[in-house]
Amino acid sequence: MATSVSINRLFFSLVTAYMALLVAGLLGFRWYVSYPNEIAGVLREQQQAIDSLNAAITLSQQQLATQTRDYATWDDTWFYVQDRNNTYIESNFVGDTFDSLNLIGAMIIDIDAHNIISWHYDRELNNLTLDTLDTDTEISLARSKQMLTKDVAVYDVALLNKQPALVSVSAITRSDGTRADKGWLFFWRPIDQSFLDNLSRITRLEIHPLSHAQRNLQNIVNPLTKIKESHQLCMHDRLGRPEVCMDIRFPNYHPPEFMGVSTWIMLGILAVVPSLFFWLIMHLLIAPIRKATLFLESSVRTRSIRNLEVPEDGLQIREIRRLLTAYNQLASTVLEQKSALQQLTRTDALTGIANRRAFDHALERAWFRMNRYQQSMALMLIDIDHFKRFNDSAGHPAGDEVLRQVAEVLANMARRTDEVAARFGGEEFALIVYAHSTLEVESLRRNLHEAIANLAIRHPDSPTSEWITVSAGIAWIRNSGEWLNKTNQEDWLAYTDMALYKGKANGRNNSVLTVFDQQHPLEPEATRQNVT
Ligand SMILES: Nc1nc2c(ncn2[C@@H]2O[C@H](COP(=O)(O)OP(=O)(O)OP(=O)(O)O)[C@@H](O)[C@H]2O)c(=O)[nH]1
Repeated sequence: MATSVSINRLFFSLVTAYMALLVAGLLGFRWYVSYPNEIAGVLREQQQAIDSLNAAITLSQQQLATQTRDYATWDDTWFYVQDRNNTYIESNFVGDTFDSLNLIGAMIIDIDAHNIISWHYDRELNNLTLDTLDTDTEISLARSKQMLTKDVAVYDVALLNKQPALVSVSAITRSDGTRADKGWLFFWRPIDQSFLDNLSRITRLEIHPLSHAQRNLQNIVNPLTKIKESHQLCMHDRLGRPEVCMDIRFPNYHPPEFMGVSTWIMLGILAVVPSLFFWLIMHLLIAPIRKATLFLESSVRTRSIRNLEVPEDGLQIREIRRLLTAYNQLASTVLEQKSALQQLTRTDALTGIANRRAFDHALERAWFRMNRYQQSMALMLIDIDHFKRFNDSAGHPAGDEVLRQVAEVLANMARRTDEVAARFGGEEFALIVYAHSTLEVESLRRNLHEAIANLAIRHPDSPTSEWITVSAGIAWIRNSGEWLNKTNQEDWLAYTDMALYKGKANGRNNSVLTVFDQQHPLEPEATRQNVT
């Protein structure tokens, strides 16, 4: 069995399903593709920053190592260790040297690791002192001995006088490498605020030193596995102990939001666009169809054919407009056909005037109108005299022509829209006309006979006249009113017929007028008696 669904409901369901799919698709895409991509992008940026930070630290260490190696392979240094000539020390290891190399400490040891000379430089006070290495430094020194090698400068992170520093050590040898190692040269570069500021400038990261107490934070995991607002990075010594730790922050850190503004905007668009689409379809398609359907249903109920309203302005669906217009054209055609059919069913085919059926309706309407507006009206029945004889003598076609001409005469007498001339049957006609006065009704009667006479149709076999004549019965109701309440149009017709009968009886070619008014009312009883 076929099931029907309203277009409204169908469309609503489709739009809802579409929206649900789109929202699910958007959230799925966000969850599986775009959001992980955004996270990966931020992670990549953070990783690059951390990489450049590590590179900058390594660069500082390599730079210090290079400087250490430059001094350690300087012949003057080699000769100093061999001869212990202090002139070299006094002229080269001065405050300016420490300033330009950005050092806070230096040390020379012999090949047996005995301290030959060491310096400590206080840069703020511009104070260079000899033999000031403290216990920590000695410890770090001892540790650093483990990394002594013959051919490269190596570096480490160590505390010098409790201050964190990069330390680099290189073997003291001749510049051409021809002579054996004489000892080892150590340089310390401070890891201080200016060092961190320099790293910040290079990497554009915010870097803050961490105290020992803060070093319980999780150290940076490299490569990064998840984005964080800040990381902790420690510089370790050769034994793997964190000597210097710093807190690293990413300026303008904005972690991607799963449901950010753009996602909400997308969702909003996804919700608004189909709603707008739904509204447009409702407004342009469904509403006109529904309106037309209601109109047609009401037409079916009232059994009337009317034109649908086709809007002139505004945006419309062309197909709907064509449908409405086509329906209206069809309705017009049906109405025309209906009117033609009505015309046919009400018209006498021979004479073209109203037929008996139309007359009956007209009489009913005239009775009603007359009573409602208290008018005066005359009902006439007209019969052609000796028409049988005419037919028999002149022929049936000639008889038809007579009927047509008499009908035309009567039609000319019924000029007003609510006056009617009709063929009552055979050679008998009826006329319903207004007549407001005796004069007027008399004039009607006279005009009828004159007009028929004016036709001047010869009757070849009439015993009463050589011309076609008519007899008529007239029932004139003067000033209708309540006095008519007990009667109806049938009584009116019966009295008219009676008058016609009298007219015939009077020898034909004459008409009998009966006047009804308040003083001489229609009597239903009398009508029946007289008619029978
Ligand atoms: N030609 C023609 N004759 C018709 C038509 N309808 C009826 N008639 C004729 O009209 C005649 C009516 O005759 P009757 O009813 O006897 O009346 P009459 O001859 O007119 O005599 P009175 O009315 O008494 O004067 C009949 O001969 C019908 O055949 C029609 O459509 N065409």
